[in-house]
Amino acid sequence: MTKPKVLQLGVIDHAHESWNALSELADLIVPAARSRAEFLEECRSGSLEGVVAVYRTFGSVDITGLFDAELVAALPNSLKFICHNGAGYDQVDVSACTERGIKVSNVPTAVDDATADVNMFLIIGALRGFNTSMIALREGKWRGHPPPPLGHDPEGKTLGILGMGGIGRNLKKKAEAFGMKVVYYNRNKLSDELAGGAQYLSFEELLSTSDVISLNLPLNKNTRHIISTHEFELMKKGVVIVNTARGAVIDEDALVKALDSGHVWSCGLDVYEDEPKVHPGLVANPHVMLVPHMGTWTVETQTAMEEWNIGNVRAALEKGKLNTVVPEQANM
Ligand SMILES: O=CC(=O)O
Repeated sequence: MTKPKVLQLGVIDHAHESWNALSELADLIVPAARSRAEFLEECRSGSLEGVVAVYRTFGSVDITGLFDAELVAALPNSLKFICHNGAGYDQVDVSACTERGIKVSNVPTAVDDATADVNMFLIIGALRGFNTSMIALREGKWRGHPPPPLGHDPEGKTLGILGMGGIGRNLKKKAEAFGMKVVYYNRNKLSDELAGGAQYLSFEELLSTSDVISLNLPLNKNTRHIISTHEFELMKKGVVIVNTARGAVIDEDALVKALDSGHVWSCGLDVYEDEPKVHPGLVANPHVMLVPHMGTWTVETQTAMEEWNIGNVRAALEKGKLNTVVPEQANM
């Protein structure tokens, strides 16, 4: 009997044993293509027929481009599962997949600690204004001339979390250890148990009462530029903005203007609208904390994510279903 095929898009760095063990169930193949045009051609040529599941990484977009409607339409007829190694799956057009009967999974939970850690690092760094003097020190100017303004303590500040999923809830616990009061806004109010005492506010109430606002929501058509000029106007003067979700949930031009006017005191960003490009207004601003998308950049978390994603491929092969199908397809 011919084995099904699994197509690997992107690199597996850690979970080699688990990956290789899949070869008992399927032929593990990689594409010949080195560009999107070549990948589309390879799909259309029929040479990938027999592939039932794709294992893909965030970085594989450099070869295939986005899994948008054009690419999804070209995928082999045999394909039933796309397993994305990441929490955020905005690179994949889930509606186009649903229309073709392709199920999509992501990797929640395994990312929570490491991402919330970076989130906390950015909150502290932006509140304390560490970046200016870290640059000055390396230029031989100690704290800088003049020294930077005094920073602010997290203790007693209100942290507004937009998006109270796994990362948001993990951040809540960490922020509370720093003495912050946590409020949140989410599409749906959480059960008391999940909210853990965090107060649920409307979107506008959260914007107008928080000292620090953290974006922890997925990027989709409803959340693109959810924070723009109007939303900055609703915020307190001196607010700090932190984003470890996806760059495009904030209108970066509007953020730069709000920083330049002083309405936003500082920000801490791990993600950008047009990665790896960073808005020149952010690069030029020595007060802001900028990290190049390293939320999950640890050995432990990368390993756990790979294992989780391989678990989804295995479930697809063995049971014909995914362990962590994306919420949009929960009833598919
Ligand atoms: O950005 C990281 C992820 O989506 O897991």
